[in-house]
Amino acid sequence: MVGSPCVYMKIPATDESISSMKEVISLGISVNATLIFCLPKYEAVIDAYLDGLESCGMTDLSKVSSAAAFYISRVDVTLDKKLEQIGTTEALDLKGKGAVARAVLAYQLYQKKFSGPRWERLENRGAKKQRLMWASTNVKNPSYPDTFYVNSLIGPDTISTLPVQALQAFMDHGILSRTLDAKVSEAQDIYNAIEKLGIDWSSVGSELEHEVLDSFTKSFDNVLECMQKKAKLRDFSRAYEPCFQDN
Ligand SMILES: O=C(CO)[C@@H](O)[C@H](O)[C@H](O)[C@H](O)COP(=O)(O)O
Repeated sequence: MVGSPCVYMKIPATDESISSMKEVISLGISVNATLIFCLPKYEAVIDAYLDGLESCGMTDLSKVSSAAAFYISRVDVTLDKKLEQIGTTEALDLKGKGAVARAVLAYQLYQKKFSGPRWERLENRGAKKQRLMWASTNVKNPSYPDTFYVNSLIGPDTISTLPVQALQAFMDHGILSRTLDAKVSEAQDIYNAIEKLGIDWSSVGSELEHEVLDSFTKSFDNVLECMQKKAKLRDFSRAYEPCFQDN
């Protein structure tokens, strides 16, 4: 199963597991690097992918893939609270701008890291770029347009994970246009302005990493518990029913 080209091993981008990403990639197993909330962590994820490919013994690297899940809306939820606490006009003007600005800069980093001699050597062995994947694209603040994050993050070779509401909103009134690299210097200004107000991007990242890791752990434990119950009852007639429903 793990050897199937369609299966990705999902590994959270915590400090402890970045080295596992490299190891798994070097074994030729595809990886979904998840829970990425800040740019330094994203760069470490890309490096783990490149290191893994470089130490992979396969002659054809095209069989290995990876996606890097960069979280969006949750970042604005956390940043907006901090900006409100600061409360100045400048801080309030930056509300709802940080998550997209940081994602725009992530795409610039992606383009930089997946070009140049190091990347070209891997590409000659068939390697595929690790695609940026937007996660958490559902708008969490009802005062923002419901297509806000999806509309703002459209660019080549990216993946957007669309929850049903975001998908329906986009199909109804989304705007399909390349936005992701349309305003890079504006994004850099927003990123710097937030930092200048004393908000540390890396601390915001670790705060969110712990919060979401905790919720993922709970969901995983629930699935395991449910599977154990099913196995105990030998209730395989209903084995197709999802484990996250209360059976
Ligand atoms: O885990 C990944 C990708 O690795 C996400 O795509 C994930 O499925 C969901 O998008 C997020 O967990 C949803 O995030 P949120 O709306 O709860 O903030």
